Amino acid sequence: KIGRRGPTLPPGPPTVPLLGNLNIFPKDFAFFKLTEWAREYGDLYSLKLGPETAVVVTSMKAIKELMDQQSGLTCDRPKHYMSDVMYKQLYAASMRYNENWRLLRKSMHSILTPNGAVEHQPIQAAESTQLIYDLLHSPDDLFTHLRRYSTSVITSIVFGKRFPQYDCPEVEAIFKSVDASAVIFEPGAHPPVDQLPFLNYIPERWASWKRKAKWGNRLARRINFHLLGLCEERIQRGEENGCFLEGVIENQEKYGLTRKMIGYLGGVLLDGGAHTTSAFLQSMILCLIAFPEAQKRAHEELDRVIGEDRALRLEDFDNLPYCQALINETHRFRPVAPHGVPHAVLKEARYRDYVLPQGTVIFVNAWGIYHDPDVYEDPEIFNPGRYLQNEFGTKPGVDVSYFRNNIIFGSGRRMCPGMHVANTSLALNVMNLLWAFEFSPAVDPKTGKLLPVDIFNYEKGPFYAPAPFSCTIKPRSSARSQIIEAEYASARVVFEKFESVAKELEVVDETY
Ligand code: HEM
Repeated sequence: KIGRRGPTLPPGPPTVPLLGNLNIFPKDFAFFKLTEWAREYGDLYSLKLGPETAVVVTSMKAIKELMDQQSGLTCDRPKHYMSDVMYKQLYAASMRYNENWRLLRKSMHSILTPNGAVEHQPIQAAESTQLIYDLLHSPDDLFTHLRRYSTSVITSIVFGKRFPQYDCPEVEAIFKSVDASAVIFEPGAHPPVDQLPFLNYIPERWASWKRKAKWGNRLARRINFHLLGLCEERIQRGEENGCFLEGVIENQEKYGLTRKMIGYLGGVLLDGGAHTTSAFLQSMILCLIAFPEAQKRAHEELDRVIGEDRALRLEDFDNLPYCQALINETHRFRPVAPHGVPHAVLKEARYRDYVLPQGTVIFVNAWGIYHDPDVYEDPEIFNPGRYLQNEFGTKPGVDVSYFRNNIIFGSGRRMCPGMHVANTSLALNVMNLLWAFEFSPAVDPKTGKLLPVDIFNYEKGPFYAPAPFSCTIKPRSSARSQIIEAEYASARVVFEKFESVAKELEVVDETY
């Protein structure tokens, strides 16, 4: 019976004995195939992954009814052996729905709420200023600047420690840990130990994946507990800067967290926050180059509403509907998490005429929803203007009663806790980048011809991010360049509090 689809499950592709659909489940960019199947089997279909079952949700209606309204039943995560070893079962993003997860989630409250997120806006604004300052001075290093920005803004918010430069041992250690995490979560990078648990009986010397998970743990521990140590030392010196973990440490007893839990909490926020933000900004710039009309309209709006005599403030965002639409359209066109982060069914769930057994994995196929030609006019065209026609950017006549614009941040009890922090970062950067610069294709130095960007050249990995591309970045006027210089100089006051260093990376917290 293993691999066979039971009669109470939604339909899906034909299975083969034992493997079910494992043999046809794509290893890379799975959302393309999940979308193809959605067009054939509907907005709720099932896959058999060996003895396990997965369902794929590809409509706003099913998200609302199954993921949001039955969130108490669909809030678990699938088993993840590799992550459990790497993060000692304390990685909030892949943890099962248990007491430890609830404690961690509760402690994230100060980031989770819109009011809590406001506290972190000054450092976000200052870091965004550094991003445009860096681009002004070395426009060829776009990807380095975006990565520095997105890492530094999250380490500042979470650990109270910023990184003015990309080349330093700590940023290197962060990326080593993040790269290890990408390997751990990459589908197909190791044998399917969760689907075929007997593989775990293989001794470590023959099981390279077990060694890999432990290697990942060493890297994650090294950087996360180092950054936590810096934060603790700052508190001891009485030099608090209001970062997120200071609040958690001060309320450690109230939250019921151990030091080990706090270290991994910092780590999950860093992983969850840094790469998603940079992936989004990379995609947005790629789209602005590939679809110059969108860039032109954003420039027109910024010229009309802001002009070139002053810098932007977060409050300006409310008066910039096209910039808002640009963010929505980037989420739609190139979602950072195209099939979400898989959920799992906690206790048997019933939906429509189906029974989803406990442990069923759920993929929310954001790509399939956002690229559905029945819902969006020309879904393969990047057109922010669609969001000016109606709130959800849909074709006329589509029933939008089930829609919400933040499905890109997930659903139900697992909804992204960094959503408000992320929204601030995206708003600040969309405004700043477009106000300051014009983005266009790179020029071939030999032929002098423009080199078009490839909107499908994306990296494999847990988040959907473009492979590095070349482009030309020019400041839009000397008046703007002068304002950037002046803003950067005044941002120093904000930066200083996040730059104190007490110990070097080599003195990693040995007591852990
Ligand atoms: C563009 C930016 C971002 C996007 C698109 C994004 C997207 C997501 C998605 C889709 C999930 C899974 C939700 C679910 O399972 O239903 C998630 C979870 C998570 N995100 Fe984000 N995120 C972003 C920024 C951030 C930031 C800035 C932080 C931290 C400050 C963060 C921290 C987390 C954490 C800790 C989880 C795990 C939640 C849990 O399982 O309980 N994310 N995010």
